Amino acid sequence: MTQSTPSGLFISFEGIDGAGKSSHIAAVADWFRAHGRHVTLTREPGGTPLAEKLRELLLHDAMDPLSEALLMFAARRDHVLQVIQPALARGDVLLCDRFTDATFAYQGYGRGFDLQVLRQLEQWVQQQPEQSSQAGLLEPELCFWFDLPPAIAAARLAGARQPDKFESEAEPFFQRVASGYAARAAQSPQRFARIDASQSLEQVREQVLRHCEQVWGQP
Ligand SMILES: Nc1ncnc2c1ncn2[C@@H]1O[C@H](COP(=O)(O)OP(=O)(O)O)[C@@H](O)[C@H]1O
Ligand SMILES: Cc1cn([C@H]2C[C@H](O)[C@@H](COP(=O)(O)OP(=O)(O)O)O2)c(=O)[nH]c1=O
Repeated sequence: MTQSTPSGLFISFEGIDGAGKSSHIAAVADWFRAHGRHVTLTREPGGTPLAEKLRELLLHDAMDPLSEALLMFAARRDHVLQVIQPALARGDVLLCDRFTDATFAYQGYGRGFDLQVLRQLEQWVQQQPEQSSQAGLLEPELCFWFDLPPAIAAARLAGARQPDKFESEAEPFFQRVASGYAARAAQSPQRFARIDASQSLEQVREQVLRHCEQVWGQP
């Protein structure tokens, strides 16, 4: 069950590396601020001092798939408790650069790690007490999914920045990650807004802001 506080709004941004999501989060933040909302901007892995330390390990150190999945969820647990739940309780719009859909796409589909184990970890980390007003699984109400063929993403990233551990993976890995996002979107179509990220920066921004207007623009 998707759950948020009555007024807090949890939105995530996803896609393969180089799809362009980071280029548009600030525009969404500005849109919500212009509509009178307080915005918390954060990211995964990361978002707290502890989770940022784990991010450094995750993005640069080789490790087996189980260690990678456990560290992702350890970072997420701290982030949920220290940042996400408090922001939603305040009624903020919480914009998160990646969340658990990335774990299913990268560790599950990309690495081939057991999806059932990921679902179990997701329950442990994101389940909210039944007796609380936010009972159910904490997850984004909406995920902006920047969908782009891996070959185009690789061309955009070439020379743009020093690749980390994930960005150094070859194209077949990103094909699997992309298929993971497509599968997640097919399973929960109401939670995903697919953005055609192959268009120009300006056209992609228009798609994203049009979606904001359609969903949250009405008084
Ligand atoms: N629509 C686009 N067209 C062309 N280049 C883009 C577009 N969107 C982003 N880029 C460029 O591609 C690179 C990756 O974008 P970025 O937003 O960092 O992706 P992500 O956060 O999804 O990894 C950057 O150099 C960015 O300027
Ligand atoms: C949140 C998350 C990220 N990742 C990976 C995807 C990205 O390659 C990397 C960091 O994400 P991101 O912050 O999007 O990288 P950048 O800012 O360099 O574009 O972590 C996972 O593999 N699993 C996860 O659960």
